[in-house]
Amino acid sequence: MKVLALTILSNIMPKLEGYEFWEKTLGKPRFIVAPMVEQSELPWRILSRRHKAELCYTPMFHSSVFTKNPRYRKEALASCEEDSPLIVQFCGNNPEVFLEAAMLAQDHCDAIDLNLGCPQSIAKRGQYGAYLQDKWELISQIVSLAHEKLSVPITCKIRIFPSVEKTVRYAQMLEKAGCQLLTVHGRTRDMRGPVTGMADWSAIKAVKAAVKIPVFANGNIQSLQDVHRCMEETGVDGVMTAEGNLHNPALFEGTHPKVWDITDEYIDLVKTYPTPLSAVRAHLFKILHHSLMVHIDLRIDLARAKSIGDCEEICKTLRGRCEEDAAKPDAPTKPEDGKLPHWLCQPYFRPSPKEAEAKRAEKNRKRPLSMIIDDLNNEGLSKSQIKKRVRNPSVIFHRPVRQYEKCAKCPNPRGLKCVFSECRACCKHTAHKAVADCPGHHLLFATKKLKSDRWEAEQREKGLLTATTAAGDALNLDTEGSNAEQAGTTKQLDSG
Ligand SMILES: Cc1cc2nc3c(=O)[nH]c(=O)nc-3n(C[C@H](O)[C@H](O)[C@H](O)COP(=O)(O)O)c2cc1C
Repeated sequence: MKVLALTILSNIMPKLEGYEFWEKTLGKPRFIVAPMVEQSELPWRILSRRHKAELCYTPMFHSSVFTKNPRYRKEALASCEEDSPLIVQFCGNNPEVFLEAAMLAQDHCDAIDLNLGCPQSIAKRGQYGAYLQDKWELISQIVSLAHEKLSVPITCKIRIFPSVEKTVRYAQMLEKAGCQLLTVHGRTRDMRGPVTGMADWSAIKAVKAAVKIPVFANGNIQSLQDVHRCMEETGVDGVMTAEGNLHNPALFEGTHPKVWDITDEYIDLVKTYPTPLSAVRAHLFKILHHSLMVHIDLRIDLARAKSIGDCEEICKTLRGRCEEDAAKPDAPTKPEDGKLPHWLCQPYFRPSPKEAEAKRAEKNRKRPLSMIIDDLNNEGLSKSQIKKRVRNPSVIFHRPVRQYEKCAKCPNPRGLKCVFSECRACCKHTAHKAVADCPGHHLLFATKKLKSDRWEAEQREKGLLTATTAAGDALNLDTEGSNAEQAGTTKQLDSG
């Protein structure tokens, strides 16, 4: 229904641009939920919208996979009436492929966004996201082709450069190529993981002043106060949040709901709109972050949860415990040291890069990094092994190799039960030559010889054996013996 309406509208209405698009199509949104891989999926978007989010982005999808894989496409485009307005985000580095993916999605959304901000190593390998930052010509081609051919506007999400002046030129280049709305994440490509640090709103302010299209600010938004402060300081048209929204989806309402109310609401939505367990678990970890720091056993249970039912059970148990904590006479009723009681949705403040480094040093018993590296060098570790060991001191690289005893005649491992302390091939040779048995290798030359001698004697006593037949039969017996032996070996191999 929604798709049909969008298709008809796009056929009869001219494509809106810039502020007209932001105002009429999107409804002047100021509170925006960021694109988040595995996290801004349909149930989460609905939950956020029910708590005052005014515009949502899908997670980033890979344009090339999107064009080739119908199942990926179907899952990516899962939406409903309530899920509007919506922007679908893609990454990619080929203008035609990006356009093809965008064309397949344009009837399901209000705009298509180009991800120019992903700083992960997978983006580096695939040469997309923030790693296109240095290829302005290519970016310009992707945006201008999409602007020319799509029935919906093309928007972009960027990271800043260390230089404000270069960031401004970058934004102007995108505007010129046809970008109709720009989200600026106020961190550089290198600011990620433990060195994420604070976003620079002054760069966002400079971009906003230099372009004529609507601009959203992104970074450092953990509360409604931050939203207002950011809009005032930068003059942007809307504010986008990712981590703040994951920890408190009611951020735009300016409230701090009880964690169990939010988990119950989310799980109900997941039951209506099927969602991968990994995404559900990741959401629960974020919402319940502070409570799970207190009830650590449930944290472990949640990590091991195998179904949505398991997650629901864990949330129920946690609710019981949180309600007990809240009913205690000494339970806090207002923030202490700026922190709310753990059972209320609230932001998580990452340690600053300096604090993260100090924590790592503490873990390594406060020894300077150079000393640790020297020690690790002495262990004969490679550069990448040293890096891994610094990050995780308990990682083991050299697992002890099991030592095998060698065969008495060759470098192969000896059979552990061999009477000659040899490998099977050597043992067979030795035992045959000596007409001996090696039960360890199932070689029974002596036993067989004895049996054959006995049989020969019996036959001779009965007068049934002449010298020639004895020789012939003995020959047959030998063959039978070796066949039986071969069969034994095959059986051994099969069972092995
Ligand atoms: C779990 C997670 C997934 C993300 N996935 C995407 C993505 O698919 N596309 C994108 O442009 N940014 C993605 N980001 C980056 C956010 O959109 C946002 O730019 C960044 O987290 C900074 O905003 P914040 O300070 O509010 O967290 C992701 C962030 C998180 C935490």
